[in-house]
This record gives sequence, structure tokens and C-alpha cells, in this order.
Amino acid sequence: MTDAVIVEDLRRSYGAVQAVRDVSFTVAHGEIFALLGRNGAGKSTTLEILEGFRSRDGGRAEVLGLDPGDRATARKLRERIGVVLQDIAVEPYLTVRETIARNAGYYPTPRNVDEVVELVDLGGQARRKVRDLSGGQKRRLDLALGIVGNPALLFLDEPTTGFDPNARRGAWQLVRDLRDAGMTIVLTTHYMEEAQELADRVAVMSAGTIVAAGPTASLGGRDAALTRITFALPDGCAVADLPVPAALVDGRVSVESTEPTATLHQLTGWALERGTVLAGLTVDRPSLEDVYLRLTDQATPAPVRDLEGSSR
Ligand SMILES: Nc1ncnc2c1ncn2[C@@H]1O[C@H](COP(=O)(O)OP(=O)(O)OP(=O)(O)O)[C@@H](O)[C@H]1O
Repeated sequence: MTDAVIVEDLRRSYGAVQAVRDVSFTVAHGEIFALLGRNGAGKSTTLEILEGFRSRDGGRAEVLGLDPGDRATARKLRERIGVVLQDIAVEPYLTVRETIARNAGYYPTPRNVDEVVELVDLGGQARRKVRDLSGGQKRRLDLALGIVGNPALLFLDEPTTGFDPNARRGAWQLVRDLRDAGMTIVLTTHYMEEAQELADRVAVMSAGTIVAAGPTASLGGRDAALTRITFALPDGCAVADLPVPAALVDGRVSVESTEPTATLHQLTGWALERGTVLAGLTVDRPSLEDVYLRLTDQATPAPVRDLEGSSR
């Protein structure tokens, strides 16, 4: 089976701003794929092209075997995908249930409306008018509208912005359940914890291009990276007194190790022998956020084309 999403050398400019520059990636059926990147990196533009809401200047895009830029198959595509945008216009005077029921009517094989209300945890608000919902409840309604058509592929643009921590965890579980039931999910997020929790694979965009892509667990080689041990230098000790090579970073001892169990044993044994402690001891591998910050740190704004067409 071919991939659910195929993107090759995708390009899109707004006037002189090259928002998407030769972007390529694929999303397999049944996986959760996250597009990460700073504000203005080109994530929404990429998603909007795939959703059929925006034209492309060049490159290939295929979603569930259809070209999202082809008007002849636009309706077919619309029926098979679900979309949760950053800002969805809904009728404020309809109730939650009415809103979901109305959207269900747009699809050939929608989900059961009451089941969807429960899935997004809006059972208690089903008879409330949309205008009376809180920001987080409104976002959950957006999610309901994205899944009521029973799509094979769901696009989520920053799905949990404005959620409280409990609601966010609930939404994550829902997204995982949808994936486990066979749905393919493409999302953007600014929350690295969200990408870490949800995504099977991620791609990091910077200034319109993909700067890294791969399985979430190993992005940027973080699975093979050294473990870093840090602690406060005990009073009366110098870094040179420590039993392993170490450096002072921001006033704390930092030790990098390929064998953290043995290194910790050496360090804690040394401290106990001296009757001292390794205050504030931490043991860390680079997190997804560390890798993300490194990859996007030198990010420049989307390049502007000069009149000759070359980028700067
Ligand atoms: N309709 C538009 N007209 C002109 N420029 C646009 C338009 N939409 C986006 N841009 C520009 O294109 C670039 C990419 O924007 P895009 O919204 O795709 O980024 P993003 O990664 O989704 O950002 P965010 O995280 O803030 O949503 C930015 O420089 C933005 O200012």
C-alpha cells in the first residue's frame, strides 16, 4: 500500500516570501506524524496545501492517492479527510450537539453524533450554545468536527492549544485511540511533550525547509547521545578532584558518559567516601526539546526572493 501522504519538493511563496521550499516527506497509513517548527516556519502552509485549501507553486503532493490541488477530486478528498484548523468558524447560537450533527450531515458515512460528543468529553455541554463554551471546550468541539466524518486521515493544526493539563492528556488519549483504530494523523504542535507523547515520526521545519526528520525517539541522534550527569561541586573540592573527567557548565559540574551506571557508581562512591553529597544530582539524555531547540536555534525567517529569483 502506498503512503497516506506523499510530499516531494513542495514549494509555495507569498509574494517575495518563500514559505515552503522543496519540502519532502511521507506519512505511512496508520501513523501519527508531527510537523514541528517555530512560528512562521511553514507548517500551516504545508498542511493547508495537503488539505486542499491552498495552491502550491511546485512539487508533488498526494493525499490518500489524490492530488489535493485537483478540483475534480476535491469533494472526494474532503469526504475522506478531517481537518482541525487553528481557528474554525462555528455558529455561536447552535448547541454543541447541533453543531456536530450539522457537520455530520456533510459526510457520506459519519460517526454517531452522541458517540463523538462523548469521545471529546463534551457530554456535559451537549446542550450548551457554542458561544458559552470556554476556550478549551471550544477546541474540543473543533476536534469533534474533525472526526465526525469518520475520516481515514486527520489533520490537526495545534490541536491542544488552550487546553488545561487534564484536557490535554484526554485529547492525547483520544488521538492515540484514533490511530490505534487505523486513522492516519498529521499534526503540528509547539508542545514538544505533545510530539513526544503522540508522534511516531516527526519532521522539524525551519525557514520553509525540513532540517531534520525521523522517528521521534531517535531524532537528531538523541537515542545514541551521551548521558549527561550534573550536580553542584561539593564545597572544598575542585573539578580535578573528581574521579571522572568533568567540566563546569553554568556553575555546575557536568559529566558526559556512555556508561552512566558505572560513572554514577564512581561519582557516588567518591562522594560517600568523602562524607559529602552530590547536591542537585540530575541524569539526562537530550530530550526532544533539547534537539528541537538546537535544530531551530539558528533559524532564520522565511527567505525573501530578490528580483532575479535567487534566495538570500
Ligand atoms: N496568507 C499569507 N500571506 C502572506 N504571507 C503569509 C501568508 N500565510 C503565511 N505567510 C507567511 O509564510 C510564512 C510561513 O507561515 P506559516 O503560517 O505556514 O508558518 P507556521 O509554521 O504555520 O507558523 P505558526 O507556528 O505561527 O502557525 C511566514 O513567513 C508567514 O508570515
